[in-house]
Amino acid sequence: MLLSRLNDGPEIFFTLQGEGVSAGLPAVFIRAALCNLHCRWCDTDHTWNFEGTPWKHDKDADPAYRKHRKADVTIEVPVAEIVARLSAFPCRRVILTGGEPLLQQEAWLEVISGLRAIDPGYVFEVETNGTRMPTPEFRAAVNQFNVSPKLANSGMEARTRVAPAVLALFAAEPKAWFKFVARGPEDVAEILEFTAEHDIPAGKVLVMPEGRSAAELDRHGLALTGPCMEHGWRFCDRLHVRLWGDKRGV
Ligand SMILES: C[S@@+](CC[C@H](N)C(=O)[O-])C[C@H]1O[C@@H](n2cnc3c(N)ncnc32)[C@H](O)[C@@H]1O
Ligand SMILES: Nc1nc2[nH]cc(C(=O)O)c2c(=O)[nH]1
Ligand code: SF4
Ligand SMILES: [Mg+2]
Repeated sequence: MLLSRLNDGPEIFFTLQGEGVSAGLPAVFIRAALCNLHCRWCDTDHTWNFEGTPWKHDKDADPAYRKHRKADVTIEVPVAEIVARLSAFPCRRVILTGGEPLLQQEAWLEVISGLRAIDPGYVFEVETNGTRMPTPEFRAAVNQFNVSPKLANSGMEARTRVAPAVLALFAAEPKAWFKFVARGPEDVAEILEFTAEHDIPAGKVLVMPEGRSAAELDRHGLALTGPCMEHGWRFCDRLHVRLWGDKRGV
């Protein structure tokens, strides 16, 4: 399986879930490499922003991003080793993220069944951009989907970042939540339109400020509190950014 590399090994780390309805819970994260999107503000661009990869952005791609040598930031890890590394942690909540984890569902299924053979009590969350259809087996195996569809603020064209059939599946999936990254009023209008178009009930919607620092989270977040109260959306912060800043492996 192609994973994100942290120091000399796979990006696997024990922390607190920083986002979503399970924010604050201790969890073991494992980060896959590769993503099919290139969000302008992505705080994890080392999973996809490789030398030789053209931007899928519109023209004003953020010059702040430097490209990474793929061999420096990814690592191929056998499933058996992934199972061994994850099962070494006492924590039985595991969060599959990336990059876009649904690009490697077969391998994840082997990891999940390997861990559940050790302890049936494992709980799996998945962080996904909502553009890739989960297989029936993957959908059944995962306990919680944190689906984060991308808005225009990502710099991605709608036809790249919006997959109606995938969204329809997750909108009807009791295990799925929808987490929108927003900055202000223009995003609020888009979330209203988006959730109406894709039949996403307000009770499944979380709105999370875009930001890689407490200052950015405050600036964007304060503007979103009113709309969340008005529309019945759950406001979601980024605990890990507040606690530890924009660092990898936290
Ligand atoms: C790095 S992504 C990986 C999973 C998947 N590709 C996705 O986008 O959901 C994990 C989460 O971080 C969020 N994220 C990434 N960069 C962010 C930023 N600068 N501000 C707020 N959220 C961000 C994404 O929207 C997503 O909810
Ligand atoms: N603590 C912590 N919580 C998170 N929730 C979603 C994350 C992600 O990168 O998918 C993430 C992360 O990178 N760290
Ligand atoms: S979909 Fe997720 S990992 Fe991919 S670029 Fe956007 S935020 Fe980053
Ligand atoms: Mg993160």
